[in-house]
Amino acid sequence: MDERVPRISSMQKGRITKYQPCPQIHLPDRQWPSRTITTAPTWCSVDLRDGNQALAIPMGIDEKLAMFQLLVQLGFKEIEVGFPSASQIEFDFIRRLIEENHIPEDVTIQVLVQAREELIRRTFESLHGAHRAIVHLYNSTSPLQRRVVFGLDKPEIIAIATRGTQLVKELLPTLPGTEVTFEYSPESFSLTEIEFSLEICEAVVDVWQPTPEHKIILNLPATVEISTPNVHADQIEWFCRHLRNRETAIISLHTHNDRGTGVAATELGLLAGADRVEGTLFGNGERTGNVDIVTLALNMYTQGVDPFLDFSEIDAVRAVYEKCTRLEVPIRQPYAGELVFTAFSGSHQDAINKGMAAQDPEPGALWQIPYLPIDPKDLGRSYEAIIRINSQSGKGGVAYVLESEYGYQLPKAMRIEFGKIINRLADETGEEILNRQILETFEHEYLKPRGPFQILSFRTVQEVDLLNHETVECVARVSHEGQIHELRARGNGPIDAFTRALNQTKLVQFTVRSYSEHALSQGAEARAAAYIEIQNDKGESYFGAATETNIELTSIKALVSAVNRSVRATRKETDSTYDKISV
Ligand SMILES: CC(=O)SCCNC(=O)CCNC(=O)[C@H](O)C(C)(C)COP(=O)(O)OP(=O)(O)OC[C@H]1O[C@@H](n2cnc3c(N)ncnc32)[C@H](O)[C@@H]1OP(=O)(O)O
Ligand SMILES: CC(C)C(=O)C(=O)O
Repeated sequence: MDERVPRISSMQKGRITKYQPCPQIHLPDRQWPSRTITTAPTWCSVDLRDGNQALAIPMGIDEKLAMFQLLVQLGFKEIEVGFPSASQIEFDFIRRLIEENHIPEDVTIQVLVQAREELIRRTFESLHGAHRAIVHLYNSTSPLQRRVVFGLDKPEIIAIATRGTQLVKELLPTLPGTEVTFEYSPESFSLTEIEFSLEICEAVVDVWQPTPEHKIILNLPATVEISTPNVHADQIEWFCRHLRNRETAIISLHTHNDRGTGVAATELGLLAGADRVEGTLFGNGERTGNVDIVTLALNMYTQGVDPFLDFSEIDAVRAVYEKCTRLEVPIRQPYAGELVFTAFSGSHQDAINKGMAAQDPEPGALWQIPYLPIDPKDLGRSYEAIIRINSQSGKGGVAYVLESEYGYQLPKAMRIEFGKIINRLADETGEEILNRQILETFEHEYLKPRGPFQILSFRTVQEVDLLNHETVECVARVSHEGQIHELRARGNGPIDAFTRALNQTKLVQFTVRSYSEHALSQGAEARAAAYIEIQNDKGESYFGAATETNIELTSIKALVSAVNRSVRATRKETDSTYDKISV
């Protein structure tokens, strides 16, 4: 360590006394570990409130409106639109939603308020004319907040909640045309003694008097995430099991991500009996954020559960979110990040390539692609960026790009040869090799005439003898380093005849080891691609390739391509031609 840097040692070592583990819940017969999620919860977006209150520059009215419209399009039926008593902007936004009829019939807006009289009254004023609304009241309940924020004991904290609830009840007649649902949050639930959370919620329930038809929402927030997700699940299951008249309450989760496990905590909370989830798109929110509803919903989708939220255009969702919040979705963000469907490493690419080839293309067929838990097309993403090439990549990835982007189906052995060429290129440049560069390298290496042999003319004559044996005679003009050679030879086909003709010149000696061809396009002007592997007199193999509309000429050109590559390699001409390729 540099001696000039002052040593700032703040982390305790050895026995840590500064922090303590969160208390466990005694629930030896917990049920949640053996359950699975089979239906989506009721989703409530809190982007416009909890998300918004965490932005350095909160959204303005137009941005809030754009975000609201996006949330509606995605399928949210409950949307916390703000904290109307907090500021004029918040108040005016809610008025605009109501007065300009932006709220669809099946969507309920939700507003948050502290349990304070003047704030509750102002909140009710903001809701005039709404068809339906959820009034969400909260006060903090944890021992720390009771002591340092309120300086009050438990009964006094309960009194804040019940007085607030009573006032909400009394104000209901001031909203004659509005169907009001009441939500109560013992804020900092995750840090509150579980028995006290239950006590305060039941006190609120006693005031509100919910019924199975008109339930109360009890929202149990992990305002700060302080435990492993199993403890959160125990808290929720314990609460659900002990709550009186459970059928009159909707149990709602509201997790944050301080330990990075907001999604896991929410999923386990659902297993533990919760019915509803509050969260934000991409996990915006205080500190490390609220739970990310996109991830939660798509996690369900990839387990075969319809989330009833539609992320078919994930890039568009991201764009609106980034514009409204001025935040960026990280490139590794589950499902939505730029790189989450991209493989750079060889073995992943190989497996994806094989998986793609084996995948049943029927819509709705079981998705079985290694390394890709979801079909990118379900989210409006293309397959284009699945495989990207750098020095970590292998032949499978390179072959995938050539086939999926440009239609070239390289034979297996040729993939090894061309993969090495691209790998060398990536090593030399130290950079990602773009699809276009792969194509240009392929064309330069195999398709462009580069000598020393050049074919000037070629024709064949087919002969059938009396015993019905077919032979082909080829007549060709070939130039080799400025000299013209007239060639003629007979074989069992054009490739065989031309191979004999070239060998007769004594300029080269080789045999053909493999040949394959396929159509590149359809129609009258259809082009074919041919690939030929030869073995030279040193026993070395080289591939050649060509594309033409005439299949016979394609194979002959592919042969010349292979022969030229073999000769150039023998002359120790390097095939690393990156500098000659336009990039
Ligand atoms: C975890 C969460 O996300 S909770 C939501 C948090 N969101 C926000 O706070 C954003 C909007 N808030 C605001 O704009 C402001 O805080 C307002 C308008 C609501 C209130 O403003 P002010 O009264 O000026 O300030 P402030 O919030 O600091 O008030 C603190 C007082 O309220 C009390 N208080 C805080 N929360 C509550 C509550 N939920 N119920 C009752 N009283 C509360 C505090 O004890 C404190 O009382 P004291 O003055 O006697 O010490
Ligand atoms: C008001 C409550 C629900 C909240 O936002 C939180 O606890 O994070």
